[in-house]
Amino acid sequence: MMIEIQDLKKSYANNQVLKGVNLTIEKGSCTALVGNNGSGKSTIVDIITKSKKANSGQINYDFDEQKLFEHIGVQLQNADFDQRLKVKEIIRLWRDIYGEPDAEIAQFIKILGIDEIMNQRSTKLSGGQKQKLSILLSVFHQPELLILDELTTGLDAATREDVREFIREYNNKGKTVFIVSHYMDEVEALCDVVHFLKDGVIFESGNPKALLVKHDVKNLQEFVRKNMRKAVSHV
Ligand SMILES: Nc1ncnc2c1ncn2[C@@H]1O[C@H](COP(=O)(O)OP(=O)(O)OP(=O)(O)O)[C@@H](O)[C@H]1O
Repeated sequence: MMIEIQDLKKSYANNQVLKGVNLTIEKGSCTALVGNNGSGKSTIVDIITKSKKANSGQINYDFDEQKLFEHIGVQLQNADFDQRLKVKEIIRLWRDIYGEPDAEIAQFIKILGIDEIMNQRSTKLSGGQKQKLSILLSVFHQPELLILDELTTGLDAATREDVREFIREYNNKGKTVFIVSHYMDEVEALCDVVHFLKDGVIFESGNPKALLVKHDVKNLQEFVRKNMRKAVSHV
């Protein structure tokens, strides 16, 4: 087990977002977290990476927590970079910290088209370009656990496929991947476990294919449509 989350609770003022979340990320797995907007997915990521504190509950890590960022890489939704730096300077910083990237990462820089934006300031990047840079930086040091919050949101269709392929290969090398995603085709294509967050708890978990059989649905999108839409009362 890479990470085990037990009975996690978190409130913002009087808004209780997490009401007792239990979730495990198995070593070597690709695990997905799915939930509606505002359900608390990024909050869970922030608590795992210790940028937010839970009100109660426990997280067990299968590595030395004091060296968290040696073991994990995180791509955050809406990451901001230092305004003064050009892309090549940000990458140079990462090289200084982590050393020369290996051939696969060098290849990934090309796949993402980052070699074409090296001279741009990070503030001048488009949303998709920022997203690509943030994915690259999260994986640069080849962490055991890669956490990706909305991996392919904002990417063009061709790049989305390339990024998914890279993540699949990364996972196939035995690395653990945890993704937050709104794309059920992505979850089905990449992940062996999916957790569904609703009303502050994980209300269903399992292997995507097994869940289709269990719930008698064609695909996860149908499962989401049937189980995760808010009831709207028509007056
Ligand atoms: N710093 C904060 N202060 C107050 N409320 C917050 C804060 N951060 C998040 N929230 C609230 O907590 C809830 C969960 O937010 P979170 O960002 O974790 O959701 P999410 O599932 O990642 O959403 P999305 O799919 O839209 O990215 C939302 O109602 C949000 O408004």
